[in-house]
Amino acid sequence: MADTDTNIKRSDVPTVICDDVHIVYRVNTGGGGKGSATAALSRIVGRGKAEVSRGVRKVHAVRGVTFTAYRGEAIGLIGSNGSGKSTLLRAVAGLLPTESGKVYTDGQPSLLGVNAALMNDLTGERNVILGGLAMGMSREEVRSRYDGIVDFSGINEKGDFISLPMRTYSSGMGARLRFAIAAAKNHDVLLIDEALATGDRKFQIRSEERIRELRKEAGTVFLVSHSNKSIRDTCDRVLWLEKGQLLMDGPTDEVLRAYERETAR
Ligand SMILES: Nc1ncnc2c1ncn2[C@@H]1O[C@H](COP(=O)(O)OP(=O)(O)OP(=O)(O)O)[C@@H](O)[C@H]1O
Repeated sequence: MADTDTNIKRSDVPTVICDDVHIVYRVNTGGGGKGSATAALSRIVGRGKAEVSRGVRKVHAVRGVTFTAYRGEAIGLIGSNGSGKSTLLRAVAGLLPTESGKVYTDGQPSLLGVNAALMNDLTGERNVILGGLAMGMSREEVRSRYDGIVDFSGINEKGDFISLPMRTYSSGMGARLRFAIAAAKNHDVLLIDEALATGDRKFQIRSEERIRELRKEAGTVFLVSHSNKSIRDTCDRVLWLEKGQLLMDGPTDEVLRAYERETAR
């Protein structure tokens, strides 16, 4: 369906620039002082001495990634488990500092992850209102978009679930509501992490349609997904990460073909 996207023109206005971005996690391994069991073990096996003696392990998750995203683009992020996709997305959202290199963004990117913070003890209804306010909508905007959000989420298709606490929702229902709230607003840069994977096929089609609309409204959308189909249906450009490095950056078909050749081995 990439063809349907050709009428969405990408502009020449950059929205996200990553310039040689490195991201390193520091994990406290619990060991600490020289006398700790971890440090002793490390001395015995002779590995990671400098790191573990301080009780800290470094994980270099993103290694020198450089790209520019433009307004009107939908960009898929692909790669095997642990290749750095979510980490890169969180850095673009401003939630993780870079070790070196820079992330420049135009406007405030919004990260829509499957773990986006809605409150489980509150009803779906309250979460729509609070989520809308948290995204910067006015009370009036939330009120006028409320029905649209609930309809889009499909939460009430099988009964009055929106008035029940979110903890009673299935994981797919929760993900649908999160997507519906986030998609109610036009974002300069919308970052989606696997959110589509948990909805059923009908909801996926609806959300893919909304992603295309968001692009027309001049935003930039990033989508992390293990579903090559979702990426094909929504993105016109793909970044392929492996071991934290950008292996390929190009048109969806070209990159997915190379990726599928590699993963079929
Ligand atoms: N909070 C964290 N602390 C330490 N290391 C982390 C943390 N989050 C991720 N990592 C490590 O960073 C690397 C990249 O992880 P990331 O979650 O970005 O990969 P991913 O490509 O999104 O994987 P997946 O497809 O499995 O979701 C992995 O080696 C992972 O173990």
